[in-house]
Amino acid sequence: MSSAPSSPSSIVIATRESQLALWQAEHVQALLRGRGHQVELLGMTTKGDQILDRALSKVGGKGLFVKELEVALEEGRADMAVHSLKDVPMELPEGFVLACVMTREDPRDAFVSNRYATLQDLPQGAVVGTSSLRRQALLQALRPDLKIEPLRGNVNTRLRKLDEGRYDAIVLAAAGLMRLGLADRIRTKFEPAQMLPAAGQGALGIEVRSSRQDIIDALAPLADQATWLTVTAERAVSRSMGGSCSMPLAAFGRFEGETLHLDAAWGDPEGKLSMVRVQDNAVVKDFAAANALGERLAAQLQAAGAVPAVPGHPQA
Ligand SMILES: NCc1[nH]cc(CCC(=O)O)c1CC(=O)O
Repeated sequence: MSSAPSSPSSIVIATRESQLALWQAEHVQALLRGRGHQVELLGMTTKGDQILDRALSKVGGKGLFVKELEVALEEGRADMAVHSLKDVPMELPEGFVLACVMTREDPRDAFVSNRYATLQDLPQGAVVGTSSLRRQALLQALRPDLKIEPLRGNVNTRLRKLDEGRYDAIVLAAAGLMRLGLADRIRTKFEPAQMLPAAGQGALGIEVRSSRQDIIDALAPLADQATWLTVTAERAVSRSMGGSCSMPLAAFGRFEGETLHLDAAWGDPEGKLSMVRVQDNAVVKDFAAANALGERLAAQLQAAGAVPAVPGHPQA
């Protein structure tokens, strides 16, 4: 066992108890163990896990899936929390930092159905399940005839509701299905140009207290710099728009060489205006450049008609 003075003797990972969250925490646990650390998990239930009867956009409040984990970090019951980056608010509370962003799984959305192979194959007026305002807005842009019905719960719950026949198809992140060994449920993956992913989709982020330099150092070898820069730009779009789960907003970046190509789409929360889409690119070698590109794209969204949410005024 390592005995360097600054190396933590034993690390505790706070995690939600959904199968996907546990997979993610165990993944980080295995990587840290591989580097000689002793690592245990602390499972907990969050508000976002408890409220299953309402759309998250109606429950309101940011960070429904992360608050309880942060309390555990604050109280010293755990040293880090592993999150799906998509669920992490753009601004972390004072005293917390994102210490690590890891290699991204497939960022695309997946079309899942027991009867139809693609979105195009769905009959007129078919019922598609999703509670994501982003997916809803993008689906309606592709197929205005579809009937979108709410669908909450963890990945397995959503698949069960599909199998019970309540929907003709559902849309889920490919990453979650692949991590859970459920890739065979994916009928097609949407190309980002059609169904632009959410900021951070498919990436894992690890949150720690900013005072824990020992944990930050232990996590440094797990980081993927290109992914981190990409999601930084995506999250800058979202932060500049005051984005939350009550705003239909997509942001997706990919590197070609040192050039980061960034796309964003915005829909008005009432679904009355047609979606606004913009794209831009820049050479990105550091976080400042990634943030600048994201902020520039958010300004372009607004110039094209997108309306940012006013901070401190959560939308109804
Ligand atoms: N909002 C729930 C959530 N958070 C992260 C994922 C999937 C995995 C990921 O994006 O990393 C999911 C499920 C889904 O959107 O289908």
